[in-house]
Amino acid sequence: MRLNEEGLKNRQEWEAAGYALPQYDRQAVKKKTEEAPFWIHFGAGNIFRAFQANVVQNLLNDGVLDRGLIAAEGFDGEIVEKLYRPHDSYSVLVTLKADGTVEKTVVGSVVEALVADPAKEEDFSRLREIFRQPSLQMATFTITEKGYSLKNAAGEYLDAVAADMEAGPEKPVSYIGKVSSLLYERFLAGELPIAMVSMDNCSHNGDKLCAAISAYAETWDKKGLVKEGFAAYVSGKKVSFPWTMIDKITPRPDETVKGILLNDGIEDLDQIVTSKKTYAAPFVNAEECEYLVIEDDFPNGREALEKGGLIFTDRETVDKVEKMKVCTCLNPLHTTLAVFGCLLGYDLISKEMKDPVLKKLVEIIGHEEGMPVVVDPGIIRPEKFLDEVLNVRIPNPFMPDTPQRIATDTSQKLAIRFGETIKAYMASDKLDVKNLKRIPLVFAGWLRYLMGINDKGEKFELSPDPMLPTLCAVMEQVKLGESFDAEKILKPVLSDEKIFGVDLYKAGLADDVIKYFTEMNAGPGAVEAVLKKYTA
Ligand SMILES: NC(=O)c1ccc[n+]([C@@H]2O[C@H](COP(=O)([O-])OP(=O)(O)OC[C@H]3O[C@@H](n4cnc5c(N)ncnc54)[C@H](O)[C@@H]3O)[C@@H](O)[C@H]2O)c1
Ligand SMILES: O=P(O)(O)OC[C@@H](O)[C@@H](O)[C@H](O)[C@H](O)CO
Repeated sequence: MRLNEEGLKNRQEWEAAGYALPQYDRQAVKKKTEEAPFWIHFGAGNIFRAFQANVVQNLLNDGVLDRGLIAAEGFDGEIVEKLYRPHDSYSVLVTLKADGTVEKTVVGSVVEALVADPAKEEDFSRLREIFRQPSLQMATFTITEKGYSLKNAAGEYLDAVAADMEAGPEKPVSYIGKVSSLLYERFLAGELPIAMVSMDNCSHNGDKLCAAISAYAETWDKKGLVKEGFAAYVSGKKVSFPWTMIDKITPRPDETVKGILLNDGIEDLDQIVTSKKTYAAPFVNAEECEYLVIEDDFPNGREALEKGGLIFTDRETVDKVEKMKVCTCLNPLHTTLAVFGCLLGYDLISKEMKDPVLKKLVEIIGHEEGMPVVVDPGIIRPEKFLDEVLNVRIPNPFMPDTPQRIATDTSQKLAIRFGETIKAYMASDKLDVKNLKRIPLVFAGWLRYLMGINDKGEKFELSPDPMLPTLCAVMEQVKLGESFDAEKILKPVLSDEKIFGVDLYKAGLADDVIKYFTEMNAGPGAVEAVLKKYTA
């Protein structure tokens, strides 16, 4: 059984092996999509294939849609070249349910995959053509939080960004430069309307995308590198940047899941780790639970995607749902388990939830420290959501999610995942920020993690993070089991608002972080001992 157009002609064989297949005429869908695309997605990674692509597949199956998705990859072209193209853009979605059952679906709703890079001329000119189409309603993005950053830690534009700002929209190299250049194409085509929709896990994600694109539009406008009016078009009513909240735990492709598919007789399932460290395979594995809440602001209209389970609402509600999930009920718990999981040698999040201390720690962070500042969004009940996360989703033993995946880019996530709670305590006249004890414990754990030495005293590989060079250089000055000058070494990190969302000294939490870190640094076994001591 081969996962491509040819291999899927033998439908019976696939169905007999338990696979749900596309129930639509894919060639007809492909033709219609080429002629009148409505949805292009940037960031052809795992979540897109497990979530958005499957929603569109269901809507095609039900006859709600007659056009599919176009995937664009502007960071890691290998995903398209080594994965999408050999498989004619098909994926197998393996849904791992908490009761141990597995659902296998061949997803065919992505009908075109393109490398968003002017160096790939054919692909980029097709992208320009897509952006000129009046039918295009939305461009969506899952390009990670760092995908929207234009500046380095020193606050200077990254080299590729600075070069694109100077050169204009002709041959962009930076990610958002490419996106801005395509949007300029749409402007030239008659100032056509579009929704530019970030679906990344960052607070007010629409504003992040808007700020990044606007920086290019304004600079190009000012320098006379674009036709007058481009910046006004980007900031005007024809281009919207809705806020969203996305939720579906989608781990990297897992060997056990691959084994299930190999057993069924599918060939060519090899996982690739690209030179840019994307983990991808012809299949994706994910949990069943999913939420995608979107601010309903689509200047060019939209399809009835609510029929596929997406929730359209107002900005205020998205904000509340997003804060509930990203700042309290899911992602902070994930980051806690990621940091301590790496230090304590775990390779599965679900196994960590069997450790009573770690389980208690995330329960306290969720229920006691985070929950008091959560505002009920009305459409999803926070207590119910948190209970499901703690009792069903993260302990799901069938989910191959790892602390190492979640530890990726932690420096970019702490401000959102914990900083918002700290700020809310600081702003409250009822709550005392000094009562936050486990959040500082996580920060201390992260500093200990950055030493790259686990709780047994052995070296381990840190997950990728754009700030590792700076942060590791700081933490190298601390040696396990030795005393150190906290004021001199840790103060620059702990006072960095960009990392924590607040200056931890001004918040009054730095002393606790230093105390916990000092105890965790006492020697091998100290992390486990500290967790036990403070997680009563
Ligand atoms: N995996 C999940 O459980 C999950 C759930 C909800 C939301 N998300 C969001 O989706 C994002 C992607 O997750 P995924 O599972 O697809 O990861 P993935 O590793 O499978 O794919 C990452 C995608 O982001 C791109 N990318 C990586 N670094 C980039 C950079 N510096 N600039 C631009 N693009 C870059 C990659 O090329 C790829 O398309 C996450 O960062 C998160 O914001 C993920
Ligand atoms: O995707 P990231 O890197 O922002 O964070 C890692 C995980 O916490 C995240 O992917 C969750 O699995 C997801 O937010 C669940 O909806």
